Amino acid sequence: ALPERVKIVEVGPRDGLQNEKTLVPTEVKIHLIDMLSEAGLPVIEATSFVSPKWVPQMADQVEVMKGINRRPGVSYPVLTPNLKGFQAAVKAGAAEVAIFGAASELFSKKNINCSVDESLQRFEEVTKAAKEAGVVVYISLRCLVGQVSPDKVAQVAKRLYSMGCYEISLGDTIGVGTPGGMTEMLEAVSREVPVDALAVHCHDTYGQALANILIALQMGISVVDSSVAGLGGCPYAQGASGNVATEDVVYMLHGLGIQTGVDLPKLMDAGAFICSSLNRKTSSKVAQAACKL
Ligand SMILES: CC(C)(COP(=O)([O-])OP(=O)([O-])OC[C@H]1O[C@@H](n2cnc3c(N)ncnc32)[C@H](O)[C@@H]1OP(=O)([O-])[O-])[C@@H](O)C(=O)NCCC(=O)NCCSC(=O)C[C@@](C)(O)CC(=O)[O-]
Repeated sequence: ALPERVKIVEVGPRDGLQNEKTLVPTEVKIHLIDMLSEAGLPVIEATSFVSPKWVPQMADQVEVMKGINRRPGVSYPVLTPNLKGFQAAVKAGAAEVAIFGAASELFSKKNINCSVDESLQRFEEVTKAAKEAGVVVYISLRCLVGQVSPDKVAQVAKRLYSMGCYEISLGDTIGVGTPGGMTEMLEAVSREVPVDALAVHCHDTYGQALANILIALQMGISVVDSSVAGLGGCPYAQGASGNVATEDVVYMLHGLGIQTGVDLPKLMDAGAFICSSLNRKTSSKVAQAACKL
């Protein structure tokens, strides 16, 4: 059976913007986050505490954290690759952090400049420090559905879960996965980690994202990452197009009778705002269709 309610993790302000070539003004990022919380998104990834040499777009992370209007009940997790990032995030008031790793050696090296094993050691330091500081940690794990063996993904996920990550978001970062590969990967991971600790993070490069999400829902997963207007993509995953658009996910979920707490028209306003700020067209099919009505 499908879940009655799905928690949407909005990754637009972080994953959506991190790849933008021109620096997006801090006030635009802050306004976007505030519009998203106003639209009812319960979790909004606000920024990353990564090296500004690696990802210059996220260099204003402290100002963003300071400037947002924190709505009660909304979480604003931030990405932290290591202890240095974790400490800076806590100092800036983050109550929830996301570590991000990969089940693929090549991708781990490209993205965080270390092997999978080394990354797990770093994450252990972060999860330990987080426990001491009372900060919640979740993990965004890049799985490259169809390209990394489901067993390898399951083993890495199991280790991360045993470190105390409360939620493991399984990412099809380059969006090549199909529902068949997604099913195999989720079956393998759910043998090692409880389904209620799993989330999915799908990119729409090959137009498979909503189908992959539906598979995850059918398997009992009730946390879905998405990005307003379909913005984004990882700078270290060549050819990756945007994330699945939040508008499209919300439309599908509401159509299935699944609650999200998100107000679709307000969400579309947030999408229109960021697209006009970036001077680009939305990738959301729902927003495109609504414009033609
Ligand atoms: C992890 C590192 C830092 C290693 O980078 P490194 O070069 O191996 O690190 P290092 O320890 O040798 O340090 C190099 C410099 O970075 C500094 N540094 C070190 N750590 C930090 C920090 N936290 N914040 C700020 N500065 C930092 C450090 O102080 C030093 O400064 P210098 O002495 O040269 O002036 C680097 O590889 C990095 O920042 N990577 C981030 C990559 C990134 O943000 N990728 C995008 C996010 S992942 C994603 O989008 C996928 C996801 C999550 O959405 C899921 C999906 O799509 O499936």
